[in-house]
Amino acid sequence: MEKLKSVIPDPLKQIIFESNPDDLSFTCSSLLEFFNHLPLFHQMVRDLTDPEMGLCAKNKEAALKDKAKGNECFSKRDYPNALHFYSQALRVAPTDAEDMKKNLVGMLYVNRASALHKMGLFLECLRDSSRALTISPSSAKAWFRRAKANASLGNYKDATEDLNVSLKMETSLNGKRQIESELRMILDQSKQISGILEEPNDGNSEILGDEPLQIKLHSVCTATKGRGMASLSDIPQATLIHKEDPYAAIILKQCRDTHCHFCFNELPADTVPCTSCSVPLYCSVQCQLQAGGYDLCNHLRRCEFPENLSDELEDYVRQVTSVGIFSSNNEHSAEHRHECQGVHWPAVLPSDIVLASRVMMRYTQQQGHCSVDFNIHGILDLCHNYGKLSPESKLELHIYSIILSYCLEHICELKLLRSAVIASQIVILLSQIRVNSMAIVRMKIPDLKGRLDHDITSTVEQVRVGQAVYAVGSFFNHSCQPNVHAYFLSRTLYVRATEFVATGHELELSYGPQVGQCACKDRQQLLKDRYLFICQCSGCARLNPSDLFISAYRCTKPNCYGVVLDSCVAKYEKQKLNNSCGTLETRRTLKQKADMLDDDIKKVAHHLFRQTCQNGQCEPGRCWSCGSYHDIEASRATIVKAEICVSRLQEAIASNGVPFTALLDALKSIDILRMHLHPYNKRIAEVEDNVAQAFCLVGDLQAALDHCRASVEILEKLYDPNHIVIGNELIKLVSVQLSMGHHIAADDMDRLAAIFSRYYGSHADIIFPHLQYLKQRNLQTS
Ligand SMILES: C[S@@+](CC[C@H](N)C(=O)[O-])C[C@H]1O[C@@H](n2cnc3c(N)ncnc32)[C@H](O)[C@@H]1O
Repeated sequence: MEKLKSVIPDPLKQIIFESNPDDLSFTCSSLLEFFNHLPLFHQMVRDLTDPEMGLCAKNKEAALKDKAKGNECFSKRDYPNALHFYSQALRVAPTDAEDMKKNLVGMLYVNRASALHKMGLFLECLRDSSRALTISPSSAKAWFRRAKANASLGNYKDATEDLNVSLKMETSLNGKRQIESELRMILDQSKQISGILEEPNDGNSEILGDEPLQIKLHSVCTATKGRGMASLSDIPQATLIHKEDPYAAIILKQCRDTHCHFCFNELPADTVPCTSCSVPLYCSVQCQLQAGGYDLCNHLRRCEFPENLSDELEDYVRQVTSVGIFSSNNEHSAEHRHECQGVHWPAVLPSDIVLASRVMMRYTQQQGHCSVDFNIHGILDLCHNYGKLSPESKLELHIYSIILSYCLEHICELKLLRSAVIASQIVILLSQIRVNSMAIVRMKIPDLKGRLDHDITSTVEQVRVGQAVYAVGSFFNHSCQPNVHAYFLSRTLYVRATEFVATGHELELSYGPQVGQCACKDRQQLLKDRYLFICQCSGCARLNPSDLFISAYRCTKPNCYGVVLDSCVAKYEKQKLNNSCGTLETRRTLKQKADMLDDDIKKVAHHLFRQTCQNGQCEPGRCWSCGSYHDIEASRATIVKAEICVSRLQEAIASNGVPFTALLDALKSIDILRMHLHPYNKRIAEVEDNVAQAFCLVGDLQAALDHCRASVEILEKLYDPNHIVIGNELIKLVSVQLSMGHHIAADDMDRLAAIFSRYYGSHADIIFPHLQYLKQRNLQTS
């Protein structure tokens, strides 16, 4: 990309830098013309599209090498590495390759099943054995391995059936003896215990019992944010208001080896690779098929079905070898298939560019042909903000659009894809993706089970795993004080009202930053950089206490809760104060607002809301309440020194070993921060949180609890007390208390559950399974 950029002549760059949507056909045709005569460009396209150069194709030799390494590890009882090499071999093994006259993929599944069994991963072993059988239904070894897995899971009936089929398939006398002995053992065991068991899971069984959608939404035109979503009726808190599958989605590069490329859930040990190339990994055959896998099914139709079975065993074999295999969902089948030719471009180009190709391929698939006259505005009726892109971004989108049209041409076999019209439409599509695509996130939660006494104050984190375009979900505007919450199960978007919303009121979610999370100026900057707009939400337009506290210094006068702001923050907040006093809100409504706040905040807010805009006390460095002067520069210098000790503590926490001196220094730092910063400044909460985590690691749970509480008390001033951030903090607090053997009052547990159901409704237990676990632990301590 940089090389290409550097050879584009400056005058051409300049017209692209200054272009607006109406200029795109001219700018794209100029760049296309330039690239057409540029050998470097053609070389680059060749590298990206030539299967001979691609490293993503299947490769039998590489698979055999990995299989041999796997076998070697297995014979040395190094099962984790055997698992690794078998998985690697499966990723690159062509589905029709043979080794010793047997299907290589089938053999690899059996071998991996053996390693999984040795590692005690019985369900995974069962699934791999079943996969081997869909390919080679006559494999005695695969039936035997399946029997072992079923027996380990306590599923003796199936284990017996598996062994009966295995016995029929086995040709050697020794093998038959081994199966018979296993059969006797299992019959013995099954007499002693009868049980049930887990079925192989080749689907997303996680999403059960979905709630019905009863709310009708409609699109509205807003004064400052373009189109938005509103409701046609009153919406009670916690109501599910929208559910949608993506138009197109893609996994992020950093998650390629850790998360399923279709449903984005974490990968199990028995990953299922793509049948045609070596890039995607899936958590199940179901996901593989939905993303566009097909070869395995074709193969299955060709392969031999075992003969000489009783009617009963034949039914059983049919049942096992067809588990979920054929239920492909055509709606998604174009998603990966067009990229699946072992060529480089889908693996190398940035995710949002490949996502654009998925949007285009889905559209052409819907049209029933690979068309040159497609109208991208017709694909997605979304805003693009092209005119607001930075000059550099405009140039990048131009270059990528032309590269992508060349790459897609190899799939569509249509030279006309290289037209300036198509390139300009791709530029708009890429801008639409930048503005409208959503990050699919997963919660990363510390595993509390069995380790409540260790690292229980780790933060619940949201990890970005994918990027997707939702045709309707994109109409929700952003607010830094949202009234709806978006989350994902598999790749489905769910939107839920987090508060009562009256008929006709706009429904807004947060694109990222929220009041309480960072200062207004930082939220505005982030939204401008990432989504190209100046936020006009009520949280940014009006004064709110959280924005004053979050980065404020404390007043030098004892017992004064007034805020002291630096010049940067003061400029923003004064502007809001002016707006509020002048036009939008009268002082009377501000006063009413102050009356509704909690007692501590009132101390600041009452005084604040009595201020007039002309009041000189809102100057930087002056307390907004009493006007006392605070030397912010001197405070900053002291805080920088204190932060050095905090960084040391964080490093110690990351390495899981916290020296006592590091803890003592950090405690002194908290005192310094408290001396200089406003009592509700977010930095104090963050450091209290770090210290709580450190105390957990050294085993002083009482101190951990105290610091955890100190952190929560501050966050409760910055966020709504029922905000999900407070819920996440309460989880930590409750976990520490439970590990100390304390019983948690029912009210606290109820508060926790109420917050989670407000944001996740009936899905709360799926997203936070340990909520149930904490409740159970609490019952045990009572
Ligand atoms: C995902 S779209 C939302 C739908 C969009 N309003 C439309 O008309 O298609 C995001 C765009 O909506 C506008 N927008 C959303 N929230 C906004 C806000 N809080 N302030 C200003 N503009 C906003 C911006 O132009 C932003 O790039």
